[in-house]
Formats: sequence, structure tokens, C-alpha cells
Amino acid sequence: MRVSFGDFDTKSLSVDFNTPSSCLVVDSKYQHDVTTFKFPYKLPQQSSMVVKTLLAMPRWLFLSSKRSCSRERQMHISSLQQIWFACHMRPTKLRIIDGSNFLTEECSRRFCGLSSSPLPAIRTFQETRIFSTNIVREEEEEKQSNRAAFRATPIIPSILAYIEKIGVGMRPKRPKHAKRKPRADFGGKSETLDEIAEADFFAENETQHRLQRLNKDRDSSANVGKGPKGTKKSVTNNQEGSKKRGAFWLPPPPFSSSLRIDNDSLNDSLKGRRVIRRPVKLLGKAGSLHHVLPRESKGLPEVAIAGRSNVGKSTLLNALLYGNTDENLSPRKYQRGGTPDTTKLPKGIKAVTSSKPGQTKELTFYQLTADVMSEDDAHETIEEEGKMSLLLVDLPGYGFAFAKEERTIEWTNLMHHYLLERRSLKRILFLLDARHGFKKTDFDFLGDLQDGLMAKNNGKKRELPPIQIVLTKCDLVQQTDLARRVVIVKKQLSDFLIREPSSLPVMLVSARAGIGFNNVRRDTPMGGVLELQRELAALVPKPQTHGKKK
Ligand SMILES: Nc1nc2c(ncn2[C@@H]2O[C@H](COP(=O)(O)OP(=O)(O)OP(=O)(O)O)[C@@H](O)[C@H]2O)c(=O)[nH]1
Ligand SMILES: [Mg+2]
Repeated sequence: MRVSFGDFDTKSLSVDFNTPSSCLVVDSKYQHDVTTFKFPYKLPQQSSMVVKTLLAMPRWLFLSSKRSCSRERQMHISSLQQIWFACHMRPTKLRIIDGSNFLTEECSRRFCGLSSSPLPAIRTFQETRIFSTNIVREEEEEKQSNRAAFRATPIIPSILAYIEKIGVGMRPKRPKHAKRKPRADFGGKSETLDEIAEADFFAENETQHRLQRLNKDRDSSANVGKGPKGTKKSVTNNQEGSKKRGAFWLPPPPFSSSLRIDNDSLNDSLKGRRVIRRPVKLLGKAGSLHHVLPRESKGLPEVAIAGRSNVGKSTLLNALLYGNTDENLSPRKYQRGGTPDTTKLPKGIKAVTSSKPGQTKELTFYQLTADVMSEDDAHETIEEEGKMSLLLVDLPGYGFAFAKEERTIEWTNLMHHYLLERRSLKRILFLLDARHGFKKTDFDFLGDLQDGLMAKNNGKKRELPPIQIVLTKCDLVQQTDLARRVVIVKKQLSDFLIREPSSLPVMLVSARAGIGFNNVRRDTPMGGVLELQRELAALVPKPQTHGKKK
């Protein structure tokens, strides 16, 4: 009996399949090729050579796969299974194993009880089957113990309170007959300090605009607008206005489209200034080391969004740039989940997202710029005082992707080069699916980066930019589980990194369009995106303002 570790591509077909084997382990990254292109479509026209090799195929086929494989992928697998049965003289057992541990010599030991010595130990089919039953049991036990360990993780009250405050994650179900909590009154007293500040901001902002309009319409000498009486009345009206809007939120510059900075908590150098956002600019794309990356600039900090394929990188990028709204939602829903940001999207400037892993195949650079203008006392813009810019970089994913292997190698090399060499890179947002946390591929990726850094260092001290963990798809996880996940992820990261991990907080987001509002909490439309915007805005250098107004 022999074990073959097959790639299933044409080259290894000739190598592996010419020697009859009893077990074949297939790497999941080739499944796409196998099932879509090679077998189902080419088989009828194939020469007898392929049929011969198929007949010589093993009795056991191990297809590695994600547990939650997509329907499309399940169909591929089942079509392969049918062909397998059709072409095989003997019944073949097909098992789908978790994609994280395969194609290693270890795999042969674990699944078939074969040694990894040059010639695998001879075992009968029967023995292998018995062994594999044990393994199924072991796997099940391992899963259960993992689940138990997760449940046993303590929930830290401050983390849970933060999660509830920003409104991400699924809230615990209300018992059937329990009383519904009264809804927050947006115009009235808000729950947190931030919300009060935001409510005041909108109320005041609108008052000022209204007064400006009034002033223009009427005679400029009229006593309208600045009197305490007039202001009071307008504020009440505006509170009703913000009530109608359904929700309010205040993205920091440069994420906001038009903002007058009156708030004391913001940087002093911006106080009394107006920030006007320009349309997002696509600075460039690069898919391999042969392509030229956009030039680095001193005052232009960069933030890279990295993570496994399909973890939600591009969706998060769009949410950061444009808010997590969806124009396709019905007007009512749009209004409810909407944001004050009315930036019109220029064509081609939104990152393409897909449920199929491997959608983004190039590093894509999006530049966000906002002009800082000074204003006179009547709130009329006078002159430009500077710019605030940030570069957000959408990276392709690692792990399984629907793409040719050469292509994935190219983009992985480029990603490593970019992350290790780029000096203006100020932060790596390391995205993890909140349902799964760290997976083996994540550690592999981080490990490769650390190795690359050590090899490059040659005695000189250079470090990776701070890595900030962002848990995505939080809308699919219970809030208590999110709190546990934060604790586990933090510990895993500090255990893994050679250096001390940065003290940056773990961010929680739910970036899917329209989601943060309807599914999560009525008064927080952003599903954690706003918090991340605030975190990133702190990286942007404030312009040196030299206006008349100080
Ligand atoms: N429920 C939910 N789904 C999300 C969220 N973020 C992303 N998704 C979905 O996840 C899928 C993948 O999203 P992408 O943004 O394309 O993922 P990616 O990491 O850019 O993937 P690649 O470009 O292939 O590396 C899409 O179907 C999104 O709608 C989220 O916060 N909640
Ligand atoms: Mg993408």
C-alpha cells in the first residue's frame, strides 16, 4: 500500500497515479482546478490514459476542505465523487477533512496510520478503516474540547460593556413575554457621552446653517439668528430633525465629507476650521513584484488591510471610506441605516467584494484626502489651510482562493515585500473572522512575515508596523461570544509574536452594507466602523494651520 500526496494537477497525475496507491490526499487549493476544469468537463473526451489512471486510483480519497464549504464547492466535490464511483471498479471511500492539516507527512500518519519513512508501512485496507474510525472519534473529541475551552473563557465585563456600547454583535434573545426596552430618543438625552456630543453637534450645526440662510434671506441688519431666543427655538426644531434622520454619527476628519470642528475634544489645531473631503482617489494597483507601487510620501500615512481570503477586507475598506450603507436598500431602510455622509461614489473607486474567496488579486491603493479650510465668523469659507491624507491599501487574501497558483504566489510575494519594506506603512489591520478567530493560515502568514523580517534585519533593528486585530462579521456572533473571542485572540497573538504585541485595542466591526443598524442596535448605525475610523484618523498628521483665526 502506498500513500500519494497528490496535487491533482496534470503534472502530478502522471507521477502519482501511475503508481496505484491506497490513499490519496488532495490539497484543497487544487480542488477548484480538479473539480471545475479537469475532471467533470474533460473526462468524456479523455484518452484511455486518464481512465487507466483513474482505475489505478486509491480506495481512499481525502479531500481537504473547509468545514463550511460553499454550496458551489460542495457541488464540485459531489460531482467529483460521482465520477470517482463511476470510474472505479471498487467502492472508494471519500472523506472531507479540515483544510488546515493536510499534505504533510504527518497527515499520512494521522489518517492512515502509515509511517513517514521512505517506504510507508504496509497496512491492509481493513486496518486503515479501523484506524480512520478512531481518528473521526479523536477529531470529534478535539472539537468538543475546543468548544468547551471557548465556553470556559471568562467574559470580561469591561469588554462586554464596550461591545454593547458600540453596538456590534448579536444581542441575547429577549424572553418571549419580556417587556420591550424603550427605544432611545435621539433628540433627547442620549446614553453615552459620545452620543450627547454628537447630538449637540448636529443640533448646533443645523441651527447655524439655518441661521445663515435666514441671515441671507432677510436684511443683514435684522436682529435674527444670534439672539438666545432664536437659537433655543431652532435647537428644538433641529432635535426633531435629527430624530427624523434616525441616527447620527460623526466620523472624524478626513473620513467626514464636510465638517466644522467646534468640538473641544478634537485636536486644537483644527478647532474652528472646516474640513471638506475630496473624492476618494485610486492611486494605483500592483499584482506582482514587476509592478510599480505608488510612490511613498512623508505626510501620507498608509494603512494596510490584511487577512485570509473572504474575511471581509474589501467590504471593510468600503465601509471605512463610504459608510456601511447600501443604495440598493429601500429608501426607508436606507434612511434608517444611513449616515450623514453623502459622498457620491465615483465609478471604479469602490473595492469589489464577493462571497467567492480570491476576489481581490492586486494591492489596491485608495487615497483619502480632506482640505482644511479656515472660516470667518459668519461661517463662510475663506481659504485652504492644508490637507489631511490617508492611504488605505486593500490587500489580496492568503489561504484558499479561486485563482491560479502562480498568481497567488505572485501576490503573496508582493504582499510580503510591501509589508516588510514600506516605510510609510503605519499600521496593519489584521482581519480575523469573529466566528473563527485565528486559523493556522493566519499564523503561517504572520510567521512568514517574522521570518522575512529576521532575514532582512542583518543586525539592524527594524520592526513591522503595529499590527491591529480587527474582528469582522461581528453581526453573526453573539455579544458574549465576541467578548470571549477578544480575550482568546489577544492571548494567541501575544503567544505567537516574537516581539511584544502592540497595545492597540482589538477592534470589532460588522461592515456589511446596511447591517450595523437594523440587525444590531437602533442607535448605532455603524457597527464598529466609526470606532475604527477614529482609530485610523489619529494616524493622520494635522495640517499646520497659519490662518488669521487662532
Ligand atoms: N455578515 C457579514 N458579511 C460580511 C461582512 N463583511 C464582509 N462580509 C461578506 O463576506 C464576503 C467576502 O467579503 P470581501 O470583502 O470580498 O472579502 P475579502 O477579504 O476582500 O476577500 P478576498 O478579496 O477574496 O481576499 C462578502 O460576501 C461580504 O458580503 C460583515 O461584516 N458581515
Ligand atoms: Mg477583497
